[in-house]
Amino acid sequence: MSSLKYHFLKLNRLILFLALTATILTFIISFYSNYEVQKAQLISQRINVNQAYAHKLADTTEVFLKLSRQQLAYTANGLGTKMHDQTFLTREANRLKYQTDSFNSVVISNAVGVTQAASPETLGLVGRQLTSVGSRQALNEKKALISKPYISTIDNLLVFISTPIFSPDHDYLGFLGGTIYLKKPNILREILGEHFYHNGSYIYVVDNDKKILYHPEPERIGTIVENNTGLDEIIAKKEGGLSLRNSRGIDMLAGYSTIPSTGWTVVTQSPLASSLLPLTGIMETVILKTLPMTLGVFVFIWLFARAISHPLMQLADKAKVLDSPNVSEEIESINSWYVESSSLKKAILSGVKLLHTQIGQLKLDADTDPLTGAKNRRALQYRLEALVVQGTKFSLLSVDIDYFKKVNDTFGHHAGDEVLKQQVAVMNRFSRAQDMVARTGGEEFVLLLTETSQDDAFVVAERLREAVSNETFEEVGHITVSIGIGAWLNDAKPLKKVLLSVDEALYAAKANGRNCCVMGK
Ligand SMILES: Nc1nc2c(ncn2[C@@H]2O[C@H](COP(=O)(O)OP(=O)(O)OP(=O)(O)O)[C@@H](O)[C@H]2O)c(=O)[nH]1
Repeated sequence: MSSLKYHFLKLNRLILFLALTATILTFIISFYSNYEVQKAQLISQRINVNQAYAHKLADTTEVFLKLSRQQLAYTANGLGTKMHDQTFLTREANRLKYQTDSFNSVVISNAVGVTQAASPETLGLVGRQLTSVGSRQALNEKKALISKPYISTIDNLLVFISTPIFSPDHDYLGFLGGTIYLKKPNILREILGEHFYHNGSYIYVVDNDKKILYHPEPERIGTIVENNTGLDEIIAKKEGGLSLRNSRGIDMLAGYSTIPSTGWTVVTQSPLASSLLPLTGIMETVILKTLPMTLGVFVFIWLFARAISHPLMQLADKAKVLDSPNVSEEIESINSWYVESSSLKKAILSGVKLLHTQIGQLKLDADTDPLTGAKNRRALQYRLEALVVQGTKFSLLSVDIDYFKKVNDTFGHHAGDEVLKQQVAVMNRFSRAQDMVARTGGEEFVLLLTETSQDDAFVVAERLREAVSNETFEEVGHITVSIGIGAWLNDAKPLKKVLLSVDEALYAAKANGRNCCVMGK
C-alpha cells in the first residue's frame, strides 16, 4: 500500500516536473526569439533612419554645391568683358565672399594664374602667381571644377570650386574660384553640424580616398580613416546602410549616401549599444505581458497531465481490490477517455472476469462431488450451519444404497459409478430450489428439505424409496435404498444430535431388512 502511494506521488511529481519544464522552456524560447526579433528590428530601424538622414544631408549638400557653382558661373559670365577693371573684379570677389557666405575665400585669376582680385583682401594674393593644386587644375582643364581636398599654399586644407572666365569671343581669360576651408568654420559644417545627435550618433563626410572632409571632431578632418570595417563597402556602394566597427573599435549602425557632384559620401552613424537601449524596456514589457499567459499555459498543462494520469491512478486503485464484489462495475464507471487508458481498462476488466470465473469454478469444485455433481459433505455442513444460524427448520433424509458392494462385484466399478450418478438424478427429482442433494459417503446420500416437518419428510422418504426401487438402472437393473429421517426444529436439540439420530435411524432401517424408511428419535 505504502509503496503504491510512493509511486503515485512520484507520478504526480513527474507530471509537475514535465509541466514546469515545458512551460519554462517555452517561455525561454519565446523570450529569446522575441529578443532577437526586437533587436533586429531596432537595428534595422536605426540603420534606416541613419540612411534617410545621410540621404537628406547629401541632397542638401548637393543643392548647396549646385547653387555655389551657379553663383560662380553667373558672376564669371559678367567678368568676360571686365577683366581689366580691377575695381570691378575686387567688388565682385567681395560680393561673392560676403553676400553668400558660401566660401571662405574667393579669387579671380587671369589666364596664366596671376591673381587679379581676392577676398578677403587680407590674404594678400593679388598680383601673385597661383600655384595650388586647385588653381593649376582650373587653368589646365578650363572648365567648372570641384577639386579634391588639398593643402593650400598658406597651409589650409581646402576644396576649390571654380568656373572658367571666357571673353564674348570665347577666349579663355582665367577663372573665378571659391574655397571652402575644411578645418575652419565653413558652410559644410553649418549644413552637417546641425544634425549632431546627443546619443553618441554623429555624421562625417569622406571622399573616395577615405579622407575625412567633415567630422564633429575637427582634428580628424583631413586624416584618412583606418580600421573601419565598413568603409570600403560604403565607398563602393554609395547608398545604403550597414553594421560596422569604427576605427575606435565601437560597433556602429551606419547609413550613407553619396553627393553626386563630388563623389563624397555622407555617413551617419549611431553606436549599436545606445540604439539597443530601448530593448530593456521592450523586453520588460514582453515579460509582463507573457507572464500571465505562461502561468496559464503551466496550469493548463498541469491539469491536462493530471487528467491523463487520473484514470490510470483510479485503475491502479481498483487493481488493488480485484476480489471485491462490485469491482467490475466500479472499473466500468471509470472515465477512461483516451485510447490507452480505455485499453488498459478493458484488459483489467477481462482479467477480473477471468479471475471471478476461476474463483467461481474453484468454489464449485470445493463444494461439489466430482462423480455425481451433487454437493459434498463440506457444502452440506456449511448449509446446515447456516440454516441453524438463520433459525430455519429442516428435515434430513439419509439415503444409503442397499448391497452396493454386490453391484460393484457383479457389474464392475464403472457400472457402480453409473448407479451412483443415476441415484443422484432420482434424488434431484425430489429436491426443490431451497433443498439440497449431497453425497456424504461412497454410496450414502443426504436429501436436505428446508421448512419441512419430520412427518412430511417421512412421506417424501417413502416416495423416494419407491421411486428408486421402481427405477431401472442401466446394466444393473433394480436397486433399493434404506432411509433414516431426522429433523432440526429450531429447538434446544443441537445439530450434532440431529445428525446422530438420523444416522441411528438409517442404521435401524438397515437392521430392519433394508428397503425401508425409519424416523429418527
Ligand atoms: N463404484 C463405486 N463404488 C464405490 C464408490 N464408493 C464406495 N464404493 C463401494 O461401495 C461399497 C459399500 O459397501 P458396504 O459399505 O459394504 O455397503 P453395502 O454393500 O451397500 O451394504 P449395506 O450398506 O450394508 O447394504 C464398497 O464396495 C465400496 O467399494 C464409488 O465411488 N464407486
